[in-house]
Amino acid sequence: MASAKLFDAAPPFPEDVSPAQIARISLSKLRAGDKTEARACFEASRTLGFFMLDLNNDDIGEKTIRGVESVYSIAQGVHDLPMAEKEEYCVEPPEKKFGYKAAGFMKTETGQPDRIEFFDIEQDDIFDNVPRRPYPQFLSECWDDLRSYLNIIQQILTILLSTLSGELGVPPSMFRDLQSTTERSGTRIRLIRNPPSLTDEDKRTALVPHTDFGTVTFLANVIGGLQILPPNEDAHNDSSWKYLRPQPGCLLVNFGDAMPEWTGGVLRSNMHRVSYAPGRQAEVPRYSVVVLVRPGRTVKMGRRVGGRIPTLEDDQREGSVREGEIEMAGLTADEWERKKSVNLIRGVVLPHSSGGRELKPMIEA
Ligand SMILES: O=C(O)CCC(=O)C(=O)O
Ligand SMILES: [Fe+2]
Repeated sequence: MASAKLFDAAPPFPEDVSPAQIARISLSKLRAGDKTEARACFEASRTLGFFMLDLNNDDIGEKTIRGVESVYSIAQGVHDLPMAEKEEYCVEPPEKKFGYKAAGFMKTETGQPDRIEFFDIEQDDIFDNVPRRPYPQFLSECWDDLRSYLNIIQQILTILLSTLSGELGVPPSMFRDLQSTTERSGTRIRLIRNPPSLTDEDKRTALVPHTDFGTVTFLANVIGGLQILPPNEDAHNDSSWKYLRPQPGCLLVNFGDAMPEWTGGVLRSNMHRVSYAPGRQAEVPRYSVVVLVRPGRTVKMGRRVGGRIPTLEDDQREGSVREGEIEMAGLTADEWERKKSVNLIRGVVLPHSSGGRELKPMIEA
């Protein structure tokens, strides 16, 4: 998440709320090639699709912690701009998917207006993959900090994906190459603010239950509110949802829907939502700094072949091909994303967790 300094300034996560149990994986151990840590990272990515990445005692990690601090204050700054200025940059899906989304633009699962505002800044603008589109002057002045944060997250992504590739027995760059930083994509930095939740009416879902569209999401926040649906729990039962407790010096990592597609259902994309902050944390605004990594636009969404990834042929023989897989496989990431969002809007496919399949044991050479 972020440095201890930001945590010290915030009301504490209440002791009487029991958070979800989630693995804590050390970036420094992954970089050192620690086999036990790599296995633990893979298992967390497969079974829950969420884990805490401990950034301490590592140079890239420490740089990330400093980056979070700076982007966290950019999130505060952008949301402090006058509403009239933010509204000049509104998202207009499906065509304009970056910019400002006001609270209430979306609905929660009960049909009520959502309680989250965000500003999405596209990697293509940050890395100059396209002529820079308009952003508020305030953000243009923060461009160097945004670029260096995205750069460092991209380095962490490389380490993470090569670890997972190692466990899957495929070449280290196999998944990395599907999200090149120079190819146009939907990758973005999302700066989120939730208002305080002071009344009974405020104590409800702020962002609808969903899975992320892309490949990997990196989240930094200080105030609780994000909840996950543990595997095999009923999404309609409110008590199934568990808060994730933000931890200083850590990033929360989760996987989006592309990973189960590419791995034949092994890596997991898990349902989550944002609810009101617990205890006294509800008294203050909640900020989240999120990097949503998405595949390059032209990348095909079909299952990859190699290593321990279960093959389509075997699944066809066993009649266990996941619903919709064949139809989605021929699409590029861009077409896939559009199709998924149309399906979601029309209610054709409700969001649900996917992945979590066990791998056959590794045959040692
Ligand atoms: O604010 C958060 O903690 C999570 C936001 C989220 O899930 C998203 O933007 O996809
Ligand atoms: Fe999400």
